[in-house]
Amino acid sequence: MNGDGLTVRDLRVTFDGFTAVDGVDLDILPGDLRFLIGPNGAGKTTVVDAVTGLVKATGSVRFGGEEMLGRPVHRIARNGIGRTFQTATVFEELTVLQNLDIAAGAGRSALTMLRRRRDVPEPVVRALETTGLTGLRDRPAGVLAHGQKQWLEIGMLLVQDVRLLLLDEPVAGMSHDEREATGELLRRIGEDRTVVVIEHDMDFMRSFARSVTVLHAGKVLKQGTVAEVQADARVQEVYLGRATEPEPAGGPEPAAVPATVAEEA
Ligand SMILES: Nc1ncnc2c1ncn2[C@@H]1O[C@H](COP(=O)(O)OP(=O)(O)OP(=O)(O)O)[C@@H](O)[C@H]1O
Repeated sequence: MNGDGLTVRDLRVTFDGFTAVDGVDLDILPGDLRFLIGPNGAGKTTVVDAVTGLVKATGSVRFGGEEMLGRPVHRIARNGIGRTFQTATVFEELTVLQNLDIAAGAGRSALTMLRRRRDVPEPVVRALETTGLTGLRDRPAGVLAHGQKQWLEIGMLLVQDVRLLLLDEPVAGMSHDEREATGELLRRIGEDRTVVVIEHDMDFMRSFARSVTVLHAGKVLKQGTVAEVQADARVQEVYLGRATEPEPAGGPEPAAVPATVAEEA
């Protein structure tokens, strides 16, 4: 296993007296591809917000042997933790290459980065190859397909040498082919980095997760392999309980977890 692991202990986040994250423990081994699943409002995004310093939290978040909690956002990022949001945040007017260059370009002048470059830095070349965007490097990011924008955003983390990637619903709104390509991309990235994926898409989770954490009402309900999580009675209950609730766009089939368990039983 490569990369750095993430160890979270007794993580708690409250918003005006409401406890959104209620004593979460996570052990994510180096090189893991961990899926964080759970019903709407379970606290998934808030856990990632706490790990990346966007919300105040108590407890402990250790990465690469160091405590992250209490550090400002930019220092956590400098320690090799990067994230994407549900909506891709690329510079639409700039080319793919310029987006990657800017992400990689701490210390270089804006003019240098915006100039069409003959010698593309090695990390940018690697990120273009890894994300499959080499052929699109001179296109404005704004014309990319939805999936390609997500891949560019992941590429922007790769050029920053992020060792822990936290991805918030990376395949939401993607076509079937884009989902498959994204799963393969996560596998490639996971060869030398640790990846955590928040996801509602249960088919995607089943295909690509190495391990799974199920959150419910701010707590860890179950942690284990896909098979272990699917076989857990409490997990089935939580998903059956939401079978009548509306799903977000691109979300899973209601009761997707128990349906599979039933097939296997
Ligand atoms: N800034 C905030 N202020 C107040 N409450 C918040 C804030 N952010 C999140 N919450 C609440 O905390 C709970 C957990 O939200 P969170 O977004 O982490 O859930 P989630 O599991 O990511 O849900 P989803 O799958 O819908 O994105 C929800 O009840 C939400 O309304």
